[in-house]
Amino acid sequence: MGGAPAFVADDLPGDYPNGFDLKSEGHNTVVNVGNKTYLIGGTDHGSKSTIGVRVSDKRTGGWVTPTVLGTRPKPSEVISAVILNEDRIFILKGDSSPDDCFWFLEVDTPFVQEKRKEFGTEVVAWSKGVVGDAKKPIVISGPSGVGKGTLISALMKEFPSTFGFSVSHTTRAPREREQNGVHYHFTERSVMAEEIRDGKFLEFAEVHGNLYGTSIEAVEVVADAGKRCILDIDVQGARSVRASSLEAIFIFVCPPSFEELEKRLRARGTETEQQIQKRLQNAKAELEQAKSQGLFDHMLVNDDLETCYASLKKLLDLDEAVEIINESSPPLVDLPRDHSVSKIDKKILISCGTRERASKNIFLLDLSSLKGGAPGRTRGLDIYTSDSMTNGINVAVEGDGEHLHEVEVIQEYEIEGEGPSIMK
Ligand SMILES: Nc1ncnc2c1ncn2[C@@H]1O[C@H](COP(=O)(O)OP(=O)(O)OP(=O)(O)O)[C@@H](O)[C@H]1O
Ligand SMILES: Nc1nc2c(ncn2[C@@H]2O[C@H](COP(=O)(O)O)[C@@H](O)[C@H]2O)c(=O)[nH]1
Repeated sequence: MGGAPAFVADDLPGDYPNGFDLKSEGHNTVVNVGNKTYLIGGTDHGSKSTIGVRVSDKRTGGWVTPTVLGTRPKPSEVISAVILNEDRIFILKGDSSPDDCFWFLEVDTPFVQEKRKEFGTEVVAWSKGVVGDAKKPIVISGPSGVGKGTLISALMKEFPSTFGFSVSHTTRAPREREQNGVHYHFTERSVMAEEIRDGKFLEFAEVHGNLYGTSIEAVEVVADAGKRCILDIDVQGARSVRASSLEAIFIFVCPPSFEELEKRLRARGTETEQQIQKRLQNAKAELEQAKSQGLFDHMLVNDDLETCYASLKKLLDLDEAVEIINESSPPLVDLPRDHSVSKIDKKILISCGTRERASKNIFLLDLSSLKGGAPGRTRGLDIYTSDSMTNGINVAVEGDGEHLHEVEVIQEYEIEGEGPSIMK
């Protein structure tokens, strides 16, 4: 959907919301979306280290401080905003580092709608914008003792630059040699329950008498590192991830027999007899549930370890693969304080420099393939850069060849409306 860029307002009609001092809190942006006005800027009421948000509903008047979800951006003195699809506001922070300049404030996405119902308050959710896409995560499930951890370790050892492990949270006690933050985030039940309520988990489940869960951050940090995320989770967790917006490949690992599973669990020697019994009991249910139509994409039988590992690599297209370390990364933009923003469909044109100074750099941000969103990152931003000369576009692209063509296309766009607004 098209639409005009949001305006940068230093003049806010009506009363300023409580706790929002425009003079002392720097730059603010006012954005009208439907019946609501969002004032974005300054600092947050509770935490002075994050951007503040206030909302006013035209029908009821007055300003409220919404429940703010997701990871919040640090305050900025130069904020521009563009409304996207009436459900989120794209925020550009002009004085920030390249990995901190693009953000989305979700105001009416399905996630926000759901949380608004749940909390009964006004809700907004922040999501950091990331250039480029993440590789599809791999979910590996199977009964306790079948060999999931063994297979994952082998994969990570052979392809350390390709794969990253999603470090789960658990309330179970650490085993000997298990390290906090490496094998699990070992945590108290009350703390984890609170974080689940705050919406920080992609999935969680009660497994063998303890609480286990994958935090959104655990998956995002792996993608941030440019790696493919591997999740070792139970069948309930796999079902939750399947129902989430995360697109993944789902693999179920079966034992060759129930007797062999029991033998492996006992030989591992990490559980008491009572715990072994519980895990074996749960294994029966998991093997049954794994047959659910459409839950798993692949089934692997872990009889001989080497054969099973070879099959795993084959289905991940890694057989005979030598790890290629891809050091190319998407171009980064150093967004200066002086820039103007225009929106053309799902593309944002950013011109750097002032009206007075003809020399400009132009960036084109393509938002047509966005993926994910709050409470995780919003990935899939495509960025095309060019160095503009006085009489045309002199392309100096830091990306690949495809991008070069796209940058040249900028010249064909007609900017409608009042034209770019100059950020202060
Ligand atoms: N194919 C195999 N043949 C024989 N032993 C195996 C095989 N695969 C794994 N094992 C052994 O079985 C035991 C259980 O394996 P592992 O710890 O990897 O299971 P898991 O599925 O990750 O269990 P959990 O879900 O409890 O974490 C380990 O001692 C491991 O060395
Ligand atoms: N739903 C989730 N299940 C998880 C997660 N992390 C691990 N697990 C599963 O728990 C059992 C037991 O693990 P153990 O380390 O105590 O032996 C096993 O099936 C794991 O796959 C999680 O984050 N969510």
